[in-house]
Amino acid sequence: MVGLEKGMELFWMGFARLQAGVIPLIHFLSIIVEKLLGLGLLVNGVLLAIMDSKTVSRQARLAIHNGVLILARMHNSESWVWQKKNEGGINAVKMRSPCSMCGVSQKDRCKNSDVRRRRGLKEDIVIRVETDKGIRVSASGEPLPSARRVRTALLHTGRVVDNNFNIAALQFAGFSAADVSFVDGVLDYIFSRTYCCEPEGQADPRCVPIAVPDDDPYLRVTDIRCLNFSRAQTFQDSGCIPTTLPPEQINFQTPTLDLSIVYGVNDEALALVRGSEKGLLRMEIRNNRYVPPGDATSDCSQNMPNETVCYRFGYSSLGNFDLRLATITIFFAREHNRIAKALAAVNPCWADDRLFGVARQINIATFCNILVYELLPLLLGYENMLNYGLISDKIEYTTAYDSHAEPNLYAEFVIGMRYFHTFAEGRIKTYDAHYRESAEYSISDTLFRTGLIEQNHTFEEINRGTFYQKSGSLDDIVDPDAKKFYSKFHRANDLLAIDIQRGRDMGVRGYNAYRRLCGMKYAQKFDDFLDTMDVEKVDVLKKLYKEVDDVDLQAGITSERHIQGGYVGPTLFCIMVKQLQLLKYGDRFWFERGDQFHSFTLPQLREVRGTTMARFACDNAEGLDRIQPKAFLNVGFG
Ligand code: HEM
Repeated sequence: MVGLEKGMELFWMGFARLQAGVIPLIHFLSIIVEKLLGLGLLVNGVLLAIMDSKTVSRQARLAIHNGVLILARMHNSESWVWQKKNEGGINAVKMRSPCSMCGVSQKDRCKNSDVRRRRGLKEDIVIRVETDKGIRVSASGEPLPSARRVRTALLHTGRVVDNNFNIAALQFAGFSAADVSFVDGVLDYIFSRTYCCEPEGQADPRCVPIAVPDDDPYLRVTDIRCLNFSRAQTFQDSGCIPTTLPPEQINFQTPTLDLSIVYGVNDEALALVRGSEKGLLRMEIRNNRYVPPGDATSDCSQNMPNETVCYRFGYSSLGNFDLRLATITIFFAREHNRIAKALAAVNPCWADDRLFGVARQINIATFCNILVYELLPLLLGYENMLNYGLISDKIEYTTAYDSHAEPNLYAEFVIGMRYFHTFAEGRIKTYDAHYRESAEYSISDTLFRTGLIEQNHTFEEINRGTFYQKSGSLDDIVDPDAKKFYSKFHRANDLLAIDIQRGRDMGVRGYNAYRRLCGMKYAQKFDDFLDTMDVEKVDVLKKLYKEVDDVDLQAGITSERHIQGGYVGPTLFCIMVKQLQLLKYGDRFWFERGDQFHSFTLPQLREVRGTTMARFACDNAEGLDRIQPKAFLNVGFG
């Protein structure tokens, strides 16, 4: 890289951080001096991601699983190459010990067990929780504090609605995250490994239940001392990869923003939803509504007897997860057909395949545009996104593309994005045509129950709520109904504790390691966290963890102050930027690319850039006859 480019890159990188209030001026200048003199490796920034992605490709591989699905391996940030050699620090792969799968005896595995006695039910049963079954442990080798203790100390249960964002914002964020990430086996502890708190769970290497401390602020008055939890499935578990290699989780989703919940991840899935002519997806009219076939019955396990519909999507088991994920997926299916019909009208000679392909291309471009140009600037800050090359303020083709970069997903992204669980609002409110509240459902009671949507006027009433009801606030308070998801299967559940435990399961490094990777100060003592956290949070972390390096990534992310102009802290911002850069610059089909056979012309790109959530909703959501132009924001004066 020539000096000027390097200097500019560093300038923008540092400028962006200054904007975000992430590093003090002196640190910014020291980075510039150090880098221009060539004394160190680059830290972060727009162009770096492209260099970095070459290393990324080393990691990215594909594998066939179950003979059907093409699965992507998860990235881990060990490929974030700018970490200096010999710098030591925490290595995720080492912590993700493969020993739970390579013949280590049960006795050895449980050597560091944190043994707790479950009170109440059967006094004589000793439950081992957080055993050393390969999940991340502390720097000293001891188990980390209970994920439940960390959660209750740092995040509180309650309802604080957000004055800016509505449900559409949180749901579109969730839809987009699900488009790229669905890790195999994450819900096993709900459906199949329900016994991890029972004695039989001790023999299952994937059982790593979460201890509930005796002084738990909420559960101490109960006899519940253990929350069921099991590890995600890895390639090693499924026998695809030798167990001598570090475990890597399996992502069922394609790691590109490509509406795979609508179209599926492979040809078999697509064949189930694609119509046979005019480039259309299969849709039906039921009760005057234009909807996908409702025959994916096995994916709606919570439907009531009178609720017979379960939507056939490209990825039905994901699209039917909750009511609004399903409605957004239906909107995109309708949008596909709307576009295909418009294309057919102006191109009467186009065959089915061409109509389908172009409609899909425009639909995906619309999705990406609404995500990166409308929603994310609200969440991350418009200027911040510009500075990191994620968006452009002109209608122009994106330049940098690394043909060696294989799009893939960072494990840290999958973990870090769970901060958005605090965005969740656990009540689903519905509104009649006069915007009077007509009903309220609990999100935890309506998961995998999308048969409810077509009952009476529920579809219309949910849609009004999507754009009218306020979301939860992105903070350290989590909605009780979202937290206790699937409570009917377990006596207690805690989504945010699970998020922390999942980080340990997936072997992501501690928060401090990511501070360094993201160009912040590598903390030597807890008070060094004060540059990104308030003193109250640092005090809590001091009490929870022995060493600064022990602090879980998720614990750090939820403790950080938001960056200027955004609603996430600097570490999650950094992780999201890294991932979004890879999704954009590693995707040959990215809608802003101009040098491909299939690229949009600039006038076409201008049209795509003009798409908005408001227009999209008016075209595809029933029950709306007006909408605020900034459809992710709450209705307000002006
Ligand atoms: C609306 C209420 C929501 C509920 C009930 C919910 C529930 C869940 C559950 C049960 C998991 C799996 C947990 C595990 O075992 O590891 C999960 C994972 C996840 N959630 Fe949510 N979620 C919600 C909203 C959101 C939103 C708004 C986002 C936005 C980004 C989001 C992002 C994620 C991500 C990235 C994962 C990891 C997925 C994976 O493992 O591949 N969720 N969520």
